[in-house]
Amino acid sequence: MSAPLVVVGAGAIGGTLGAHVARAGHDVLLCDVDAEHVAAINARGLSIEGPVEEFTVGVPAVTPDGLPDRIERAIVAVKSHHTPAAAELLRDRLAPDGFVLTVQNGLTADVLVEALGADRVVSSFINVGADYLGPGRIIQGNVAAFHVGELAGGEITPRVRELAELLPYAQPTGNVLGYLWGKEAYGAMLWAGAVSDLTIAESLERPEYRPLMVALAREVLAQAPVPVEGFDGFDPADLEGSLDRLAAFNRRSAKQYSGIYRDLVVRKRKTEIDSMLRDLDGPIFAKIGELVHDIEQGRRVNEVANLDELAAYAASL
Ligand SMILES: NC(=O)C1=CN([C@@H]2O[C@H](COP(=O)(O)OP(=O)(O)OC[C@H]3O[C@@H](n4cnc5c(N)ncnc54)[C@H](OP(=O)(O)O)[C@@H]3O)[C@@H](O)[C@H]2O)C=CC1
Ligand SMILES: CC(C)(CO)C(=O)C(=O)O
Repeated sequence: MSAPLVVVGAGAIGGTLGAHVARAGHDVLLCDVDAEHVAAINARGLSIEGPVEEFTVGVPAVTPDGLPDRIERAIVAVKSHHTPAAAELLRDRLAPDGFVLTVQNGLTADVLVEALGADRVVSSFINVGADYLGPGRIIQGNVAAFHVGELAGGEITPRVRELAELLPYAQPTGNVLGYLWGKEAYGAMLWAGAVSDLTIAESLERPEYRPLMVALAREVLAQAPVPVEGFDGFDPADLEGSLDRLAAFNRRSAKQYSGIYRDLVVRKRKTEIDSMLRDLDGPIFAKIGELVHDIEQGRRVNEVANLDELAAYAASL
């Protein structure tokens, strides 16, 4: 690869991927709006911490004004409400035959497709449980599924094969949307738990929340337009069993709380709930949206009572 792989959004997931690719000897350029994070990376390197492996790698980082005029390959790893801004940065810089890989949760690739063109967007599903710890420091929670594929599905194209070779843990897939819908169902369950103060594992394994979690996953899966894929203990055909397996999986991860919980409680900032509400229908999911908005706007705090309310609501349907 001649030009650097540009990572737009060098936080938890973009930083993890960028660090691994740079350590393997490839040319990487990290880009982030957080000037303190960028300065720390340039001064001391980017550190990956946690149980998987710990290393620090020297990798150049810039704020958006330092991006080169021409980009051939980029990873988009910003929160979904920042996708329009990331697309704007890439629109005039992406080479005509260049492309971006989104590693975002959810179904937000259409924002990139609209800005950059359908043939310039590749998608993926990733579940490595990363978290931003502070300037220049990221924790990688586990080694888990990472599937890269064309949005249209089907054939494994040369660029998908190239990305799967370049990126840590990545496998090519002809059904990336099937994985993303699986993650939507899993994610919805995590987000249900995030309105409480329980860890991911606790909210998934408590017997009193099992009917809620199964009903919620069913609500999401019923909307999937493609066959849904399983991963890391999640099996769309066995939701009850999935709860035990996913709880065990999350107990082993260094990331004990979901991204939405971390945004609500630790980082006290906007969550991705609105993009998810754009993509997902259904009464239980809509109720999660209400609860998350209440917490974002200070009308509630994260506590088990919210999860009890959600479970009672699901039982009343
Ligand atoms: N963390 C994880 O384990 C996983 C995350 N994902 C998904 O990946 C996406 C990113 O999540 P995550 O890495 O956790 O989030 P982070 O907030 O840790 O990282 C995103 C980074 O992008 C920066 N940023 C925001 N706007 C721009 C912009 N216009 N240009 C460049 N950088 C920008 C943010 O800065 P600032 O903080 O100042 O806004 C932040 O540093 C989300 O869609 C998430 O759902 C998917 C799978 C796993
Ligand atoms: C499931 C998990 C923890 C890691 O993939 C995630 O995506 C999140 O932060 O919500």
